[in-house]
Amino acid sequence: MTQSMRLGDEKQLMLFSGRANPALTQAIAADIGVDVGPVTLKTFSNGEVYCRFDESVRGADVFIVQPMCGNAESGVNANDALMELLVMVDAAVGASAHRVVAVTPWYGYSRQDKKSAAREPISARVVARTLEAVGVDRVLTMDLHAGQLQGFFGKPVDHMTALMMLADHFSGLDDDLVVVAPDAGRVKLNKQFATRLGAGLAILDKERPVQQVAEITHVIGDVSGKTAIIVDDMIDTAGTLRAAGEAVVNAGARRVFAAATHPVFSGRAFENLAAAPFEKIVVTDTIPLSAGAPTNVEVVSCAPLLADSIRRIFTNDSVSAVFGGQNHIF
Ligand SMILES: Nc1ncnc2c1ncn2[C@@H]1O[C@H](COP(=O)(O)O)[C@@H](O)[C@H]1O
Ligand SMILES: O=P(O)(O)OC[C@H]1O[C@H](OP(=O)(O)OP(=O)(O)O)[C@H](O)[C@@H]1O
Repeated sequence: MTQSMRLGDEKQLMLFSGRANPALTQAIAADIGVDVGPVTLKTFSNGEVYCRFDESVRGADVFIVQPMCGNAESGVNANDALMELLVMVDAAVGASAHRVVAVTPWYGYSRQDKKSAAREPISARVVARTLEAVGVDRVLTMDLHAGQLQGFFGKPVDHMTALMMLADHFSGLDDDLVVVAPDAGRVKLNKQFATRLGAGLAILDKERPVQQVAEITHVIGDVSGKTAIIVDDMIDTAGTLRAAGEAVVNAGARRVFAAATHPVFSGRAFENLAAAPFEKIVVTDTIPLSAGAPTNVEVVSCAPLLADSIRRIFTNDSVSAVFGGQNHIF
């Protein structure tokens, strides 16, 4: 019989935070029942980021929580966050961690997942290749703009969704609910959201005459007299959501709500949300809420979902079982 040898203590789970979303890391740590590990992170005067783990990570499963977004409080932008994640992974690999997992619930550059025009890069693939180049063992992420982004990785990707959590937030809201997909690409996912709530489904025909401008040309389905919930993966400038909200109201919806996993909130987002007809806009904390968000924006935490996933990755248990053993939503 083959003998195995164990040196020292049991394998350790170590959780670290980049500067993009320390509040989310703290919430995950509290749920798992570990401390956030000590790490020095700073930006030099020329803008380069620096990282050093302040205790040994040798032999540990190292989970680095870092959505690829900016954080005004920490003074990092989205590109800093990406670079910081890369150097943190590199440092953990170089310090002999057993496994290094990038917990990046918001995957940056996810809308650049194909060439939409000649001579464009496929930047989402650049991000994946770079993470793999520095030695990441697996990636834990959430509600990718397109699930196919997983295919840019050769390493395992655990793709979680906040959709069910968001849907449950609206349970008991109204008997006459309709879930609205803001564009054709969202139909499949929004159908699942609607099924969970026992709601109908409507689809908007969205066009982007130029980048970052959204126009709704048709409402497909019946929203008249109903309570509509527009569900999307992200709210960036909120141009899509504002146009969608107005289109649904013009088509006769009685009340309008919105839900999205990622509150990117850039550019004119707050002006657009303030002018839009939503009673409530429900988002998660994959990205920290920037100051000045309208008061009808409500945040539900995805920390319990990520904590559960991290525990399962650490113990080599099924991660899809987080969703009750059912097939993954994607
Ligand atoms: N970061 C970005 N912000 C706004 N728009 C972006 C960003 N990255 C790429 N884009 C453009 O968005 C669309 C994506 O359309 P899909 O239908 O999801 O492919 C495309 O025009 C990108 O250039
Ligand atoms: O808040 P906004 O600035 O309007 O951006 C958010 C919207 O942009 C994305 O879709 P996009 O139109 O890029 O691609 P899609 O056709 O795949 O939905 C995203 O899925 C949202 O619908």
